Amino acid sequence: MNDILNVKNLKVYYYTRKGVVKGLDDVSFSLREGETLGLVGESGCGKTTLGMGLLRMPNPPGKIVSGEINIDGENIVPLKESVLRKRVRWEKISMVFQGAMNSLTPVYTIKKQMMETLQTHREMEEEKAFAIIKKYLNQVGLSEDVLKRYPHELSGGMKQRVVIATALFLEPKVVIADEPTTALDVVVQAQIINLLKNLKKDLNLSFIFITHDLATVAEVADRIMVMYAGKIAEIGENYHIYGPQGPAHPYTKGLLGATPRLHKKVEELAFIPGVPPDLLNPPNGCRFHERCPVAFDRCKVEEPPLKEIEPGHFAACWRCFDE
Ligand SMILES: Nc1ncnc2c1ncn2[C@@H]1O[C@H](COP(=O)(O)OP(=O)(O)OP(=O)(O)O)[C@@H](O)[C@H]1O
Repeated sequence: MNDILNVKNLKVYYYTRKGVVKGLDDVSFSLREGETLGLVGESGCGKTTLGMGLLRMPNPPGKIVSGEINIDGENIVPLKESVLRKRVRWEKISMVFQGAMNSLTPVYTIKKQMMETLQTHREMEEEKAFAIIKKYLNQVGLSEDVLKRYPHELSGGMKQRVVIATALFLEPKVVIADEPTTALDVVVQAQIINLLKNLKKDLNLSFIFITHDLATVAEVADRIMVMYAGKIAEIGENYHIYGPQGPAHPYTKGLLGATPRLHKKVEELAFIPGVPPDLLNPPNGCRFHERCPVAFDRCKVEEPPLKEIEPGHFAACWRCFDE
């Protein structure tokens, strides 16, 4: 499978009054055509920073400091904002923002909001725009009837479908979905997951699925990328993380240990002691060493690289390397 997205040494820093927050620090990975890459990690580990960075619109005061974002073979980091707007953002890569379904404008009908979004990005007559809107409403399983309604007249699941349809209007190849099922009840969560799976198949989309929920990501993702403190801790195929052998990195092990599972009776859920480090002043060596149950001296002083430990499975941990 070809790579549709290839990210090299990407750094996104926030220049705050207190100092520089290294929200994303030297991250490299690729996304294959037609795959779903699940991006997981605790709150504050850099998931949204990565998602917004890939669209080249980091939240202020964030800036892309260095690195490459190659989409379909083109590095978009040096492109002018006008070029990005014209032919990259939403056209090649788009995003379902975290909490977007709650940001629909309450005083506009769904038709007005969808029409406005589409016509802002592409000049077209109302009739043509309407045909596209109907096509994508259909694609996400909504009837035209929703068009005349206001957001408060729709359920959470319907609003999320509207947001997903809107992200697809300009036929992007890569879609980043940031916590698309959070705040939905479990039945609706399952419906949205199935929808995303079907869209991926029908439209040959590639997804980056951001979540802190390891159970959901196991269900949707072909590969899993685990982030910790602005860096990648582990990347592997779904079976590398969830298979019988289990993950390699102590952080991923900790995350999985802290996830309730239906088929396993546990006396007490494990947890990872402490909190993620302050990215204004991250620790030396491995950023996880202060919370790691198997850390040794080297981890405190030398940062482990992200290294292939078996075909297609990478981890950044001195304990995982045969040395
Ligand atoms: N606008 C901002 N200004 C300053 N620092 C920020 C900003 N946005 C994020 N950060 C910092 O960047 C780091 C990564 O945050 P980010 O929001 O990307 O994490 P996340 O994994 O998406 O968290 P969550 O799951 O809570 O959304 C954190 O240390 C956070 O405090």
